[in-house]
Parts: sequence; structure tokens; C-alpha cells
Amino acid sequence: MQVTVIGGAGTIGAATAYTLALDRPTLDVALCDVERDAARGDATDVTHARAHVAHPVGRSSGDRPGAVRAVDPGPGAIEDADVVVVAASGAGTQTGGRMAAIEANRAVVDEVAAWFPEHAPRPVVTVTNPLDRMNYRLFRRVGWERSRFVGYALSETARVADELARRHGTTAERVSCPVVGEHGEHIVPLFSRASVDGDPLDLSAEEREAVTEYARRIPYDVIDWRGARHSSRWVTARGVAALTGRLLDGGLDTPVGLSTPLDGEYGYEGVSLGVPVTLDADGIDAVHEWDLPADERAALDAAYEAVRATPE
Ligand SMILES: NC(=O)c1ccc[n+]([C@@H]2O[C@H](COP(=O)([O-])OP(=O)(O)OC[C@H]3O[C@@H](n4cnc5c(N)ncnc54)[C@H](O)[C@@H]3O)[C@@H](O)[C@H]2O)c1
Ligand SMILES: O=C(O)C[C@H](O)C(=O)O
Repeated sequence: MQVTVIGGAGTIGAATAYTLALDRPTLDVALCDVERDAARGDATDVTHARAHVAHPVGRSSGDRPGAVRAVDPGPGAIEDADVVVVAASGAGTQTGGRMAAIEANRAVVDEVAAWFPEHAPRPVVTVTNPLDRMNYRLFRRVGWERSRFVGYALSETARVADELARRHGTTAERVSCPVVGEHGEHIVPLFSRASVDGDPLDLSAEEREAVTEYARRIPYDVIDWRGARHSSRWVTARGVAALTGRLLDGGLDTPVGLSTPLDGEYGYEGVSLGVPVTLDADGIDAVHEWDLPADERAALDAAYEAVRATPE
């Protein structure tokens, strides 16, 4: 199987390729980037990372390793891909928020969309910001059924879980709190469904707001601390690689918050927005219309209105 990462020499693209290559030793990984030498450099470096199986210190699966290679931008980059990850960005990391990248990334998405073959749909994981708009734009430009377009928004679920775990003296894997809405200012953690080990978490309004504000702010703190050239590569690469792996393995039956083009679900249409979805090998299997309490429904409506104002 092959995954093509468009923007493969970028912060997110290269870290995603590295994570996928080590997670799945037999997977072919193609790095496509307009910075062709940089893609070649990363592909070679990741190939060498896999070659640690050659000595006793490294782990060996015994399986025949897949290839990690750079591929030129254009239709050939994705013709053999089972899943395509789109992490290309013309604007680089933005300190001015995700919407600041919209103009530059519209042009990137339009260029990339032209490479997708009309009659050979496959799952696409969009990462490029502003995420909901770029996932919707890609869907509209490519023309495949909407269920193929899976907008990656799970870093916020991880951040909310980490912060809840810290506050409640536990670990993130024991916490569950789905996050939907916009990948941006209008994120909507569904605290009404928050739990630890399956037991409901009772959170005050102040704590809910503090955790939401943490998830809004922390990616930009990370960028400030590390330097504007480096976005949230580790949380994003881990999440994108895990999501891509689920698609390669045939899907996921438990709903998670991902952005997908909507056509009437929750009463919304004409946008891609984070909603609870399950996955199959083709992309989005189903959008789950949960009965939300009034405050969470109002927050989701506000996210919809914000995205609808500039849908792509
Ligand atoms: N959805 C999320 O959770 C999430 C998280 C982090 C970053 N992001 C977004 O992901 C995108 C990538 O972030 P980054 O930090 O890796 O940026 P980056 O600038 O490091 O990398 C972008 C890469 O895309 C390449 N590129 C530009 N145009 C291209 C084209 N037409 N074809 C192929 N490659 C092209 C660039 O050469 C560069 O290597 C940004 O839009 C960023 O905001 C999203
Ligand atoms: O790259 C950014 O602007 C932040 C990114 O969307 C993130 O959630 O880490």
C-alpha cells in the first residue's frame, strides 16, 4: 500500500512521513513537494531511519520494508496512492491564526486538486489550514463524493484530553471528550460527553471555558516558543499518521470529531465542519447526529455560521 504526502518536505508532511514509515514498516511512502530537493532529502533520511533494523540496537520486524521516495508534483504523485495526505501550504506556519493563510492556501489547494484523477476516488486527509475551508475547497475542486474528504482536526481532541487529564490527576488515555466545530476559534469540546474510564466528568462552566481557551491558545504558544517556522509537528504528525492508518486498515466504528463536507446533517450544508464521524476504507462512513445539550448545540451553530461566512 502507498500513502502520498503532498507538502511532504514541510514541518507536518515530513514528520507525518517519518511517523508512518516507522509505524508501518512495509508501507510505501511518497513525499511530494514543490521543494523537490528537500523532499528527496527527507525521503532519504526517513529511508535511513528505517534501516536501523540492520543492527542489533534497532528493532526488526523481519518484513520486507516499503519504499520511501520523493515524487514530483503533478498527477503522477498520487496515481498509486491508497490514501492521499494534503499538508501543502503556501504560507507556512501562521502566527496570525489559521485564517491568515487562506489566500495563499486557496492557490495551493487549487493547484493540487488538478492532479486528482476524475474517476479514481480514494480517501484524502486534509491538514492544510484553514482546515475546514481547505477540505471543502478540495472537495469542490476535485469533485469526488464528499465522504472521501476527511479533514484532520484531532489535535484538539488530544489537547483537550491532555488538559482534562492534568486537571483531574489522570492520564489522557483514560479520558474521553469528543471535540467538534471549527478547527480554529470556534472549536466545540463536547463536555457533556466527557468521561474518565467511562464515568461522566462533572465540569463547572469556568472549567469548561478554561479548557476550551487552553485548546484555542496552546498551538500558538507552541509556535511562539519554538519559532514561527515550526508548527505543531508532533501532535499533528502522530494524529495524521494514526488517522491514515485507520483508513488503510478499513476504518473505525467509534465516532471521532473530524471535518467533512455536510449536506443537511445537523441542518448544515455548504461547509466542511468538525462533527462526529465513523470511518470506512473509503473515508467517512457516517456522520452521527448526536442530540446535544442547548449550550453545545448553540456553540456548534456558531461554528457553522463562522465557517459558512467564508466556506472555502
Ligand atoms: N489541521 C491541523 O491540525 C494542522 C496542524 C498543524 C499545521 N496545519 C497546517 O498544515 C499546513 C502545513 O503546515 P507546515 O507547518 O508543515 O507548513 P510548512 O510551510 O512547513 O510546509 C508546507 C510545505 O508545502 C509545500 N508546498 C507548497 N505548495 C505546494 C504545492 N503546490 N505542492 C506540493 N507542495 C507544496 C512547501 O514547499 C512546504 O514544504 C499549514 O497550512 C498548517 O497551518 C494543520
Ligand atoms: O498551524 C496552525 O496554525 C495550528 C494548527 O492548526 C494546530 O492546530 O496545531
